[in-house]
Amino acid sequence: MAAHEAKQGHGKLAEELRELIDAAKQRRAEAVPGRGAVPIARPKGELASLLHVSYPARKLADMVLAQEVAEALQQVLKEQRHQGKLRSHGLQPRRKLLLVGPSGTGKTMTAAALAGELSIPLFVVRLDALITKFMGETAAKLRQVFDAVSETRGVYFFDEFDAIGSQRGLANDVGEIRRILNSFLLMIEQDESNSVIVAATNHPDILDQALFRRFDDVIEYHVPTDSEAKDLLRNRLSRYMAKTTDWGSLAIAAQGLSHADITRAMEDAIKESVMHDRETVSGQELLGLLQQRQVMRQRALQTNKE
Ligand SMILES: Nc1ncnc2c1ncn2[C@@H]1O[C@H](COP(=O)(O)OP(=O)(O)OP(=O)(O)O)[C@@H](O)[C@H]1O
Repeated sequence: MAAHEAKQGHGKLAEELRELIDAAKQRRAEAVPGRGAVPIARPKGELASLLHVSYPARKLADMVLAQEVAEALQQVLKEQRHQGKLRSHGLQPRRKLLLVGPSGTGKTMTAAALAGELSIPLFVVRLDALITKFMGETAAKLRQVFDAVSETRGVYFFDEFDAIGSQRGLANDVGEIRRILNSFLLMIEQDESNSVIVAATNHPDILDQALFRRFDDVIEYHVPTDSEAKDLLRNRLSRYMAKTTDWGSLAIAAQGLSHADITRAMEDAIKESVMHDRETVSGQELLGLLQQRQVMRQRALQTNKE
């Protein structure tokens, strides 16, 4: 009805109808006991090996994000929440995102938080199952994934996207990976579903240039600044540490570490306290754990260079 009214030029009525439908759907979803607004969807058959589904409760507020990143993600959520209105005016909400940046800076967590905020399932695409030695098979599997994208609304997350999107070939077979990339380009271009597609990579430099314009937004992640590291430390540890804690010095000790590295150091510090029946975390101990992470990071950098 809404589409019919929109075609007749009754934009306002179409918009109101869509909003009524969206509100009714929302109420029905919220009536599901237990998990709240998330409808249950489980991939079946071969799709089950290609997609891993979960129903994250995460929110963007759980994350420490650079301001530009937070603003870009809020904009995606805003457009998703008003998608009925936007579509009734012939506008597409933002829904194809490419996240780039170093490991452990929150790309996967973002996909989960978007799903949590929108109360829709998160489908992680298993690239290892998707990419096989046989090109025909890979294209058919990719087709299945994109069919699911249009059939079941969700956040579809392609991690380590450079495996598909790279100009260079997997197993040195440039021709084959090129064909997989071409199928992906075609499918993402044709996709007009209401799912959110999120691709992430640590290696944007090797992505094919043709890919960038297929996404509505390319969002860049970085290791935390001192002030972001301070927020990350405070968010998790303020209830375990003394009021006089010098968060600034701890943040300096964390310079260059990713959010994931800092989180692991904090978790280790909390574990130590729990195992020794202590209710607080010692600043000195945390400092030591952050330094250990720095050593591990240097080693990893060294190995990557060799
Ligand atoms: N921005 C962030 N704010 C708060 N915690 C974070 C953030 N980024 C990462 N973390 C912590 O680090 C963990 C790992 O991060 P995540 O898997 O999202 O990184 P990633 O960028 O996807 O890494 P990779 O590129 O290696 O897949 C998260 O589960 C969370 O505990």
